[in-house]
Amino acid sequence: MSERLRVAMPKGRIYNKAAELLRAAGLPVPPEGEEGRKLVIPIPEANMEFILAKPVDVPTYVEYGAVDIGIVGKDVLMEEGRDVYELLDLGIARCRMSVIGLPGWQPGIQQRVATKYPNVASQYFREQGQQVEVIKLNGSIELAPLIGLADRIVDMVETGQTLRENGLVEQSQIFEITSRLVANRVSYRLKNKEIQTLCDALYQVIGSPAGL
Ligand SMILES: Nc1ncnc2c1ncn2[C@@H]1O[C@H](COP(=O)(O)OP(=O)(O)OP(=O)(O)O)[C@@H](O)[C@H]1O
Ligand SMILES: O=P(O)(O)OC[C@H]1O[C@H](OP(=O)(O)OP(=O)(O)O)[C@H](O)[C@@H]1O
Repeated sequence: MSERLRVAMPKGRIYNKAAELLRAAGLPVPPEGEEGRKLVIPIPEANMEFILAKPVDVPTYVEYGAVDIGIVGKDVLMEEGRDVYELLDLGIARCRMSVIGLPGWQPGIQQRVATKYPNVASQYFREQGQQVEVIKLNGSIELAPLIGLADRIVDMVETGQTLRENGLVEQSQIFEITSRLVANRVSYRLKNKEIQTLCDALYQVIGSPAGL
């Protein structure tokens, strides 16, 4: 295990919001892209090292201890089901996971649901006592009901713009999503002081209790 606290940052949508929070907590985190294509960014002033990962892979790096802590959306945590320790709700990248369909949708005999989140969707419909076939897609999920691949979708809604522009409606909300700070269980014990110091600094910025 390296001396430095190793932090997995998700590339893309969350990165700049998370970097802003970390900067407010006193860490000199560079804006996305400033380091070119580099994937490991040392922050020697804070005795840390940032790695830039695809969002869906963050819990994997954390569970295996390749990094000590990471920032990731609750959607990914629910879908991946990795054994990580959820430390803090950062309150950023807020949206919700919803069931979406065409207006006037009626349940048929064979229901198909397209989603990027097959585990979340399967569990939700099982709990609802609804039998559905879940089809995994990787993006542009709203396309599926428009062209007849699926009856409904399970996807994220933030402003609702994507739904409006494609003539879709939200049928039900499954859960709220925000980004979370998560830790490897062993790192949390062995590097407790460093991790707790960071949690406390973030807590000062976001103003909610450290530890969920
Ligand atoms: N419309 C949205 N509004 C707010 N937060 C969102 C929205 N879409 C996604 N998120 C949050 O941001 C996280 C990362 O989304 P992003 O689109 O950057 O990743 P991704 O879908 O894995 O991207 P890609 O597959 O293109 O790398 C999601 O896991 C979710 O927590
Ligand atoms: O309610 P809104 O503000 O419109 O945001 C919701 C959209 O944002 C996400 O897509 P993303 O931009 O990640 O693209 P994707 O289709 O590649 O997943 C999500 O999958 C929705 O399509």
